[in-house]
Amino acid sequence: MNVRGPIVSVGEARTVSTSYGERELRELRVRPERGAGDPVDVTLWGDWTETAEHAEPGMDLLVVDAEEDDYGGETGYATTGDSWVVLEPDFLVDVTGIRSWVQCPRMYYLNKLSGIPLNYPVVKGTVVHEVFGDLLRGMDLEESVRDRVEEAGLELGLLGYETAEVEDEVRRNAAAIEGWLAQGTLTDEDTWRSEFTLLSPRFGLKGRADALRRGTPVELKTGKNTNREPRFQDKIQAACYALMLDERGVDPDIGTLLYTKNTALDRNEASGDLAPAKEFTVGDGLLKFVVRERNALAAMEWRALNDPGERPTVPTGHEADANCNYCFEQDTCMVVSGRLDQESKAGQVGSPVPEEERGYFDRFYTAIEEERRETHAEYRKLWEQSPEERAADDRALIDLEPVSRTEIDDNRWELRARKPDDAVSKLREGDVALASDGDPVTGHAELGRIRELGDEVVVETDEPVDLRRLDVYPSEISVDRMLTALHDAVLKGDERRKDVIFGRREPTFGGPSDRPAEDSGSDDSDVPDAYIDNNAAQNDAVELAVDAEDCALIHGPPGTGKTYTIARTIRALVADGNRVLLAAFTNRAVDNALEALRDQGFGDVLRVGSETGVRADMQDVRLIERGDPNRKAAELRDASVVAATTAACGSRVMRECEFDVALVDEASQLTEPSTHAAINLADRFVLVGDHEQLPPVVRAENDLRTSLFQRLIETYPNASVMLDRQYRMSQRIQAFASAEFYDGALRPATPAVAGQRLSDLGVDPDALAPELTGGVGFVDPDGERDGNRNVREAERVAGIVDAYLAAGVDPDEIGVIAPFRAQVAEIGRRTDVTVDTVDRFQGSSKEVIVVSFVATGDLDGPIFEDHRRVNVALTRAKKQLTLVGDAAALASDPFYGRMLEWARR
Ligand SMILES: Nc1ncnc2c1ncn2[C@@H]1O[C@H](COP(=O)(O)OP(=O)(O)OP(=O)(O)O)[C@@H](O)[C@H]1O
Repeated sequence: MNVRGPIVSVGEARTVSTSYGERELRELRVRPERGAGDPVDVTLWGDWTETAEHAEPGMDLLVVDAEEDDYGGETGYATTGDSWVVLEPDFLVDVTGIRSWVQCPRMYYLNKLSGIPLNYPVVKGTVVHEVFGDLLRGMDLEESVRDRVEEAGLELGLLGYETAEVEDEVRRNAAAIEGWLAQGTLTDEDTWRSEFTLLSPRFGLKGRADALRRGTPVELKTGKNTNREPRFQDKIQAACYALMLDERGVDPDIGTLLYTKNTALDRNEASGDLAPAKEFTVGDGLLKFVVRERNALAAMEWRALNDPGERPTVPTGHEADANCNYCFEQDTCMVVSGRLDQESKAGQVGSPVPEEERGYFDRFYTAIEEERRETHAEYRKLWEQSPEERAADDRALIDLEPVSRTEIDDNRWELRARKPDDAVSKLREGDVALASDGDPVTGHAELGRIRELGDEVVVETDEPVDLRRLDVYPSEISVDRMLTALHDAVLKGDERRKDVIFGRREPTFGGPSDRPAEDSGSDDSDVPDAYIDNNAAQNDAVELAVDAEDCALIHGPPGTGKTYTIARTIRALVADGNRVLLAAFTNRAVDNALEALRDQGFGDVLRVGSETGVRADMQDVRLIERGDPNRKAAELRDASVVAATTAACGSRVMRECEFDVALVDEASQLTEPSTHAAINLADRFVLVGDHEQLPPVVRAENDLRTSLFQRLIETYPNASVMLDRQYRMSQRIQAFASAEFYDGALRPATPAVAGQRLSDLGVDPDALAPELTGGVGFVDPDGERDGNRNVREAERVAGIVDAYLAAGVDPDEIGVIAPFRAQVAEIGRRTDVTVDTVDRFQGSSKEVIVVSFVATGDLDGPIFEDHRRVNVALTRAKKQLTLVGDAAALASDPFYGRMLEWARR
């Protein structure tokens, strides 16, 4: 049986004599049934006592296959020869993490901090892995090598490599794979799978195996190994996959490591075993060792968040008996230790960064690790929730009916499936999701990108799957990138920028005399007096950004021309000879800014992003990574404006780029570390946002919830300009938001904006009920909230939409906003116009907006606590805003009470 629950206390190690001789044991007191049961003693025997050394009260313990032992009348449990002991099983460790942890725990930590940098071994390794996959799928070697090297063109170019030399090296590496595949040890019955995504609820592991052959793991290493045995850390990696396969009921008794560089070695010079493929027996002892190491890692991570020490626990390297002198990471290790004043086995070099920076690093390190836990909780839902629960939670599309599986270019597969009529979810086109045959954990699952989400679901994957279910895949990439950005900001950050960020110096601005005329070379009469001549605040914003010697903050309430101002600013910066990075939280904002630039006649831009992420009309300026290395690298290096999401700014390619100015839109929606990812790349930065609208989207309640934009604008109001003229809403609509959120400073930009009304759309207002006209109206449908939906209200909202349609409003010009996805679905079933949550509406607008509040009785729930969300909902409409809700519930709160009064006026 299995015992699982929080540890109450940890006993001392003891040695007792048994019929098997002297044996070590350690008793833990645990609350079984995940804490619901009365405490029981659990005895860990033998090697598992090592795990007990890491255990602390409060940690979660799982003992698989424990036996009951009645001792002194009290029921207890003990490990047997078949048992597994797992600490903190909910903490999901990546297999590559275990591998580096086993080499040296500090190496695991350092890898986490610095991410995967762009270097030749990494790029070559990726190419060889791709070729490996191609060969398994039956592709011709030459064709695959050429194709995959071309695909890596940009990265190779940035590293200064030429196609021919890389092809040559990859070819020699691939020969090992080909030779091995042809060896005859493989027959037609060998079932092969490449890139297999594995998740382990039991052992708290996740990862992607390079390949499985007859159910046993095969790992590819692009290095050499002339010993007969695989390297220890490589075995560990294969053993992790074996463990996860074991959990699925497969019993992999061997593991294979394929050292592709072995075939590239010169036989005369090298001695030893040059065979690339090295098999090893996956014994029970090795598997248990892997679990114990994972336990040590998970315990360290637990302590990082739960130890009340002054600083988060990080590995020092003393945990391992590795020899620092032989370590490739020694220098990095010593620098990190020195700069952050951390204890480490390798020692420290350099002087520590100032105390406030170390404090900042520690605080955000903890916050990011907390966010990682929340991400793990999302993974857990993959197995803790039933398919129906997941679907109801909008996290999965289930009951899909496979239609076809077609092999497309690049050896990828296009999977099509029919979707049940009313199925809705958080998934969006362009998202990476987990496509599975029905069970993403124990069944066959592949990561793929969603191409279409209509009546048919279309997903692209590396391997074919019977597409029966599609799940949100909670990637850790944003957490990983936040950590890397934090590391880069504090340890490698420019001192000038850090002075401002850490509050040591006010940002400075050059005077107008420092500003070169925009169109130098022409005579004075051609030089514009102003960047923007019809909007003083916008003009001030451009000047501020151009004059900034450190940073400028542009505060843009709804519809105030942020995008327009951004485009004008970029043009001015480029005219002054700057190379500019344009970044934003969403792809949509990046593309909108590019569109505004185009509208203003500026087209010299390069868009970095995936094909699915970038809007169709911007594909022509998208950077294609495939191609001739030199040309590709030059494209990126020479572009005067490079545009990408802040997430992409953390990629290994973008981390190699340098800019004069980074201009970041939607900065109020970014965490501090995510903002660093963009501004780390430039000398100066301009942040554009509105901290009165949506805050950063994070799961954990911590410092990540406040954006750098907000912190800086509060610290340095003099470095900011607020755009105060809005081009969207009628006077009547904007009044409430202006008074509540912008001290009454927000005004319509022109009389035409102020005076716009429904009748401008050719609609006869008399054909509509009075509460649906007049700019702002309120309707109480007398509904009842049931969970996160209110059916009666949904019906009423759909009725209101129909009334607007009947009166002649274009369906594209009506939007419905509801606070919960359940209500969005409820309304969506009854109408064809766009219905979505506030978060999805930020940054867009419609002529007519209907808002459904859902709540009846009291206003509980986070939606109602954060007034910034309401600000967004109330500022999307241009001509008519109709609020639908329970008047009594709304009136019970002063803020909503004022809103009601305004709407009913
Ligand atoms: N100075 C200006 N003169 C004329 N039109 C302007 C000016 N500034 C902005 N506009 C127009 O106002 C509209 C809204 O501008 P924009 O899209 O830049 O707003 P935004 O602040 O980015 O909106 P959001 O709140 O959705 O982010 C656009 O149609 C834009 O062309």
